[in-house]
Amino acid sequence: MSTQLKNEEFVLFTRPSGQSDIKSAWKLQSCLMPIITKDNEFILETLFVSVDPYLSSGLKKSALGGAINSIGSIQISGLVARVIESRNPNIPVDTIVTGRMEWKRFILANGTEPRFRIVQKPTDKNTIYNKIGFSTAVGVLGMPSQTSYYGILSVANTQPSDVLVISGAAGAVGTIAGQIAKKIRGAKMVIGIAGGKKKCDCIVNELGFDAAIDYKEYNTKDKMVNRLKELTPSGITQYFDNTGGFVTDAIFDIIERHSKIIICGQISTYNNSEEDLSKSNIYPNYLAKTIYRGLSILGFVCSDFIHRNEEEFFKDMPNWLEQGIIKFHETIIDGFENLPRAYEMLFTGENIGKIVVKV
Ligand SMILES: NC(=O)C1=CN([C@@H]2O[C@H](COP(=O)(O)OP(=O)(O)OC[C@H]3O[C@@H](n4cnc5c(N)ncnc54)[C@H](OP(=O)(O)O)[C@@H]3O)[C@@H](O)[C@H]2O)C=CC1
Ligand SMILES: CCCCCC(=O)/C=C/[C@@H]1[C@@H](C/C=C\CCCC(=O)O)[C@@H](O)C[C@H]1O
Repeated sequence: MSTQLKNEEFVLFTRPSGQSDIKSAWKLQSCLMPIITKDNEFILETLFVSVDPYLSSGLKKSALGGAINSIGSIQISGLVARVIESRNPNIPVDTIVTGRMEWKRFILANGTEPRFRIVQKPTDKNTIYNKIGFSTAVGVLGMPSQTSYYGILSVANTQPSDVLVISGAAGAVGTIAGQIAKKIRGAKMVIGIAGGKKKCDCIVNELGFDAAIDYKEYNTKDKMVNRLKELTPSGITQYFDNTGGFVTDAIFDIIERHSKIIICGQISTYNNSEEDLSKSNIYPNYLAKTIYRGLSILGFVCSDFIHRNEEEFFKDMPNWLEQGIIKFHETIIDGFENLPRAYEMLFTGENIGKIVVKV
């Protein structure tokens, strides 16, 4: 291993108390270059790091799911990396891999890391990743897209008769969920809710949604209700919720009887202060509203499905991409040091499609 290479890592420095200070959650620090000491170990050079909304949970004092990160611990998320040194016969130098690993420029691994997967072997350069980029292993060919896939095909089970509304529609999950509902399942109508004209134009004109609503223009529950009613004369039968907030309030008031409300995410609440209970994600009348209208609220986490049916996803999605049926967007941020800023962009809505940091 060359001694010129320098390693760096991001550790949790402080628990953000609200949206304004999320970027300062982590501290960048120097660390030692990894050294192989055992059989099966290999050294990775990080190529792309995924920032995702769920990371907010680990930063809190009481996580919504998964572990609470301790102060000083190295942040973990999905990443893509290249093997630069190896004592593992199955994972030689130049293999491209993905998995949930530490935010470090250089990582010691052995292939038992969570969600570890070989993306491309050194002997096989003719993969879809060579056409669409290795970053997609944490995007349209990774966890967010698997969320869309299982969310629409297994949880919503969208049918041609369905009128589906998706919030967070211009993001990693939303862009793919809307296309699967429309193009694969043939939904009667798919309406995306997103922030700003650029995002709304993109999901309709490029991705094939039937309509979009800019929630920053239709910025109250009443305005949203009226716009949704205008666009859906026959009523809404499914709602795929990525955001929560007043959009979700609006849908609850007008969604058809016996409809499905799929709770994929609630990003509008993730940076709420844990001290301020008045801002906690509790709307008592949601449950009461399900009774007479026989509504189903279905929460789901993609990890429940990934373990069961991963082969189906890795058969279908590359085909749909190769055939140009499903299109995808990425927002690539350059520089390992910009990881905190990229994470912040999820909450300021500066990404279209999957946001990934290129190291
Ligand atoms: N259940 C599961 O297994 C999984 C759930 N998820 C959830 O899916 C959702 C989308 O994730 P992902 O696709 O990775 O992220 P996105 O790529 O959608 O990025 C986040 C987007 O959320 C929107 N947003 C941010 N803050 C707010 C707010 N206060 N109100 C409304 N919209 C907001 C922004 O878009 P805009 O400009 O439109 O506001 C932003 O671009 C998240 O809630 C996430 O937790 C993700 C993966 C797995
Ligand atoms: C802040 C809560 C966000 C919930 C929605 C979401 O984005 C979920 C993403 C999951 C995420 C789950 C996080 C913790 C559960 C730990 C178990 C695990 O499988 O890791 C992460 O797992 C990827 C998505 O499945």
